Amino acid sequence: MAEVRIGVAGAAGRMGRMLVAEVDRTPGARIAAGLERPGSNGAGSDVGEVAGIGRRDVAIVTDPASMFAAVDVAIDFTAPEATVAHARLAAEAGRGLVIGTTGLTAEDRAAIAAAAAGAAIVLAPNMSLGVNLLMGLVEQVAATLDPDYDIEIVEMHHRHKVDAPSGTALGLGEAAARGRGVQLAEAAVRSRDGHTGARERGTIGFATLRGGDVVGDHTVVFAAGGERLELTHRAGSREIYARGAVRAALWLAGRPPGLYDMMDVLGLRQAGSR
Ligand SMILES: NC(=O)C1=CN([C@@H]2O[C@H](COP(=O)(O)OP(=O)(O)OC[C@H]3O[C@@H](n4cnc5c(N)ncnc54)[C@H](OP(=O)(O)O)[C@@H]3O)[C@@H](O)[C@H]2O)C=CC1
Ligand SMILES: O=C(O)C1=N[C@H](C(=O)O)C[C@H](O)C1
Repeated sequence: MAEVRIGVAGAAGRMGRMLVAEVDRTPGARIAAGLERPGSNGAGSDVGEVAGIGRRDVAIVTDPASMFAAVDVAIDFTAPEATVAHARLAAEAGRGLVIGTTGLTAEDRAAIAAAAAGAAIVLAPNMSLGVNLLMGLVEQVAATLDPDYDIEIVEMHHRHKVDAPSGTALGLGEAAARGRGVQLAEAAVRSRDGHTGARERGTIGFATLRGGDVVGDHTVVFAAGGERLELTHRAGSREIYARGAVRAALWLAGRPPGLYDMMDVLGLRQAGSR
């Protein structure tokens, strides 16, 4: 089978550089394009040189349409506004798209879902196997325990992260809410400050920590009178996200249009759950 030609949007970013290196070492995949915005550090440079793996004779372009023209599937870890624009272009070009960008609004997600009518898109706030397994466990525990068990989600990331709570924390909140049979938008308490009053039964709380070079830690706490259950994932390297994203890109090649997630890619979806 021919190699899948993969493009990386945000090729000079923390994840972009990891992704280029991961594509390059993955059998069946070939790095075919990089994208940055005009004026960005990496624009015009060679993707391989920017990723620290040596020259690959593939330039980082600044025109997203030309990236899509050169690839079968693009991987996008950029910023919400760019990601929504790229999803529309993927639909116009009929190319696959793997989206790792977080901090998306409900409107952004709706725009991506609309684009998925014309393109096969994988959208997931966390591409690692461990976190996706954790999501399934959290849903199962939340379905088992009654609302006397208070659910709190704690996350910590590096000092450069711009969105909060993390996309993964919100995804874990969605999993907990699904398990409980409630809507996260109604149950979520995304921050606390000042005289908040006592905790309301059935709510799902979030706490955000930022500092240093922490790659990504997430803990879901189920706390009741007399006991506390804590489920934790700690990322030691961004490689786990890059590996998952490239796996998703290969999985997408040749798939029909639609909106998929990592549960689909990893074969973890339970019948009836989403
Ligand atoms: N789903 C997952 O598994 C993971 C998701 N993420 C998410 O991925 C995103 C990126 O994270 P990270 O790599 O740390 O961030 P960085 O800021 O290091 O990288 C983002 C890159 O995208 C570029 N970019 C921004 N806008 C555009 C545009 N319009 N066209 C092309 N390139 C653009 C940025 O350029 P410039 O600097 O010029 O703005 C930058 O080089 C975040 O939302 C993060 O939460 C991160 C890790 C794992
Ligand atoms: O910005 C990051 O670094 C990460 N972002 C994702 C998120 O918001 O959940 C995934 C991972 O935790 C790293």
